[in-house]
Amino acid sequence: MSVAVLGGGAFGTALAVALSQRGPVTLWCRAPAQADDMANRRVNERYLPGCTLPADLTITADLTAAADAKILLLAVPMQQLGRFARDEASHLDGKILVACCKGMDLRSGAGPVETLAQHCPTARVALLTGPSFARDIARGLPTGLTLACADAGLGETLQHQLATPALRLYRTTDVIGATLGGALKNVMAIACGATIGAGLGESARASILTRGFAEMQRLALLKGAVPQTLAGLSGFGDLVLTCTSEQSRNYRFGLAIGRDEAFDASMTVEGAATAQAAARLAQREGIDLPITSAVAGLVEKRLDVAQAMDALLSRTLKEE
Ligand SMILES: NC(=O)C1=CN([C@@H]2O[C@H](COP(=O)(O)OP(=O)(O)OC[C@H]3O[C@@H](n4cnc5c(N)ncnc54)[C@H](OP(=O)(O)O)[C@@H]3O)[C@@H](O)[C@H]2O)C=CC1
Ligand SMILES: O=C(CO)COP(=O)(O)O
Repeated sequence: MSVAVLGGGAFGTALAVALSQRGPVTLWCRAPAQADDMANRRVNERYLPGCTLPADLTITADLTAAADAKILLLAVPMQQLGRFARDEASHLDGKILVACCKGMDLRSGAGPVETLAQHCPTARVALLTGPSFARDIARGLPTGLTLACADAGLGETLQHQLATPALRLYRTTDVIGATLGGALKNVMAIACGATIGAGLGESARASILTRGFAEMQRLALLKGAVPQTLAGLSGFGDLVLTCTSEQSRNYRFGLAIGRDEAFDASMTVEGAATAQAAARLAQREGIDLPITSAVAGLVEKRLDVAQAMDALLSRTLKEE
């Protein structure tokens, strides 16, 4: 089946490079100048410098041509996905769509699959998520990902269509679990970065990561997720990667907050809006997500790290 990747950022480019090993791939970038530059120089200088693009990867800014492929992977940031799907529904509806982003829409609270389904009601939608840095995927390093699709048959087809010798895909029908694991681990990465950035130590980071995982499970199970999904690549796996590596933008954003340093506002940091969306959802559902709420407070500048940590430590003592 032919594949196109929509979104010429770091992840879209890396996926296009990896999938080119299997057959023809088209990479769509919205800016014609970027598409021309990448097509001519065979590198994505802005988002993935130093990685050579395969000669047989087609790069275009023509969405009509790209959307002709059988499988469309959408690597557009979560907060842009709804508008993109709405504006381009004529190209996307009725197709097989694989969302490749992580997060919850700030306005609707929906994840990527739900957002795509809202705007493209006849599309068949799946989610590709899990622990993976774009640079690792582009270099062909071994990576395990989760392919989540409510339609088990389509999920199995996509698993086989998108796996490569280095990219090992596990499948699940638990879209809610995979969605919330991937979304909330970014919130915890901000919390862990802030903890380390403020000099609060690695022991504190381990507590935040572990209690953050408890929050991820609490919200996901409430929304109908299966516990094993949270323990898998899309949940625990991605949590560990993102909370411990300075390659993560969410973690680095947290580091900057902890150090009281500026952070490049153009950088994609999915956990910021997701913290706010998840804190609102928790309030509506009447559940306690203290770390998520603290991160929302940091993002909204209502709290500094010392206040956030005080709020966490001064809570009533309880069973684990
Ligand atoms: N980078 C990584 O290592 C990984 C990223 N992801 C996920 O992938 C998703 C995308 O992240 P990533 O590629 O890293 O982000 P980047 O910041 O590297 O790139 C974002 C891309 O999205 C494009 N874009 C933004 N808004 C729109 C829009 N309205 N319509 C079309 N294209 C748009 C940008 O185009 P333009 O340049 O024109 O603004 C750019 O090409 C995120 O959800 C992230 O969590 C998942 C795993 C790994
Ligand atoms: O999702 C990722 C790793 O799995 C990428 O993390 P960042 O978006 O924090 O860079």
